[in-house]
Amino acid sequence: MTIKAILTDIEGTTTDINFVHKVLFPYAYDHLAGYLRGHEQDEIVQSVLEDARAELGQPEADLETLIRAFLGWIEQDKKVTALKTLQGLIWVAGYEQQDFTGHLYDDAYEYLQKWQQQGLKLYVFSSGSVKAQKLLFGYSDFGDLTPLFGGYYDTTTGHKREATAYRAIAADIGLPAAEILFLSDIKEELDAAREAGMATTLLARDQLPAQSDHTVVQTFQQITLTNI
Ligand SMILES: CSCCC(=O)C(=O)COP(=O)(O)O
Ligand SMILES: [Mg+2]
Repeated sequence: MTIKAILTDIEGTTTDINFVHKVLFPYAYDHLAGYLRGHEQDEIVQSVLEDARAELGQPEADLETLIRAFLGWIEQDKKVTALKTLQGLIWVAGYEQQDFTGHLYDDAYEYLQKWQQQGLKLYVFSSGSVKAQKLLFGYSDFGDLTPLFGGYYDTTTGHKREATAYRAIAADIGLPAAEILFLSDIKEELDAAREAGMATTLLARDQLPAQSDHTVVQTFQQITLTNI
């Protein structure tokens, strides 16, 4: 099967897990309460707060209750859409003030460019919001890489461990799922993509798994786009 598009995860795939867990998440944690208190009346924040109340099943929850809930979700790395949207809003200042740049492995940078030049279409699927994805690639270690990508998908399309998300993405991209290669460091995400008919490759950046029924590589350089 000829691969015509690549759909990539971010954390653990294009980007070091440590950047997400030791830079981005702590920044959001530290700035969350101040951000919410300062932006409570913003339309997007109102919508995030309503989504959080619905997630909690507490329609009357006040701001301080919601702040505690968001902080707890960060501590537990919960992929709650309201939290992910909020984190994207908070990270804007961090990127704009150059507190950090979006980490990208050298090989990811090199091969994403190469694949685009070869005519492949590139897409991102992350639990981080589309806004957060565009920030990470827009303010990356290698400059603005957003022109590399034809589209971005987050949990508003579906959850990464559910095949329906990958079916929806393939339909949106407009290619048969079998012509899309999904890259991730998480087996359950790859299982879901495969169930939807996509080709899959597991990125094992630090340690090779004892066994895997997905193709396993350590860097983008080792990824093959034929005979998958
Ligand atoms: C888009 S940068 C922040 C990543 C993030 O918030 C996250 O939860 C990581 O999720 P991924 O699906 O990329 O593993
Ligand atoms: Mg990942």
